[in-house]
Amino acid sequence: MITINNLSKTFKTKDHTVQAVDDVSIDIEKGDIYGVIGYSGAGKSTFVRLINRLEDPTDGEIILNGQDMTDLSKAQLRLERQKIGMIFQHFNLLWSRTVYENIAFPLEIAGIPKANREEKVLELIELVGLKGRENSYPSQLSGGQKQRVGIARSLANDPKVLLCDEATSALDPETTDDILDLLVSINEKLDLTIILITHEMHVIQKICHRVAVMEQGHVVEQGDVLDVFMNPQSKTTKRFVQQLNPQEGSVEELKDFITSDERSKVVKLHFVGHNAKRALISDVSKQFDINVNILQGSISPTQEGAYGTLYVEFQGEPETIEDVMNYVKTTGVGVEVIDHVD
Ligand SMILES: Nc1ncnc2c1ncn2[C@@H]1O[C@H](COP(=O)(O)OP(=O)(O)OP(=O)(O)O)[C@@H](O)[C@H]1O
Repeated sequence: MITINNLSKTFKTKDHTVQAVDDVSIDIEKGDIYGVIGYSGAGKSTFVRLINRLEDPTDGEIILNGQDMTDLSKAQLRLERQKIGMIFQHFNLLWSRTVYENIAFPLEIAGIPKANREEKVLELIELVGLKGRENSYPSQLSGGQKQRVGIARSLANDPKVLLCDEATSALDPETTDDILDLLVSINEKLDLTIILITHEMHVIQKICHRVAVMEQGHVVEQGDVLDVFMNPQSKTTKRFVQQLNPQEGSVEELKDFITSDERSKVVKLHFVGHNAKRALISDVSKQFDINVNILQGSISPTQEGAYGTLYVEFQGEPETIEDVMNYVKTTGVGVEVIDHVD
């Protein structure tokens, strides 16, 4: 649905040049919730602003439903932009207008007659859970409620795509989760494609189907959320994945819990999706003549199923441990031998 080819943006100021987005190529399917994560300065905001042409690219293509967004006249761009909604970290509401009037505003701009706006505005107010607050002003609302107005306003012209620029970064954790739940519900109800940028792995974990990791303008890794969580390649991705399991310290920290038995082996097991429900440890203990020492573990739910890791020490004869490892692999649970514990 959205194909981004070799997209680049260079900012030139008087004394320096910044390559904010550098040769980014991404495919986003209809109905996807696609997350772009990166640290501050990675180029995320610039990337998302290029998609609806709030910034002009220096190079590359953005094909939205077959239409190249980089090849439009001003009038065509105005029309195409209506198919792309956007929400912002600081909501960008009109402070002198009520909730109702904020949501009606894009319909006014699109030239929809007043009489025809009401049904749409009320429907959106209901959709985002703000019934009863129609006549409130933004200053009378909580952060979460303000973002609900932002979401309703972004949906007024029935966009096909919603861009979210750090939409939950100004909210507390509980309100963040409520807004993320709302995004999932509108993604499902309206079959809306959502592209969100964030620096929080929790946001990716909770709602995204696919993810790209940005660093210094580049996409360093992209793919299905579970694949990326399971097998992070770049240093930056590994740091982000570790945010999900903060208690999962360095392997060094596990050494105090390991027996001094030379024949034992420490392994990290990766459980994904329905495998996370498997009673693997008791299964292995019953079937093989080994002891299992559990060192550390955690589990995180994602949009695509659960993702968990478990560090264990297998104690027993080397051949038996080898048999156990082979058995674990046949169950679809990932096994990684940790070599350097001491
Ligand atoms: N209008 C601009 N003029 C000059 N440089 C810019 C401009 N906008 C962004 N940049 C630079 O481009 C780089 C990427 O910035 P961008 O805001 O896209 O990153 P980000 O990942 O969204 O970070 P943050 O979350 O801190 O906003 C930064 O080095 C920034 O200073």
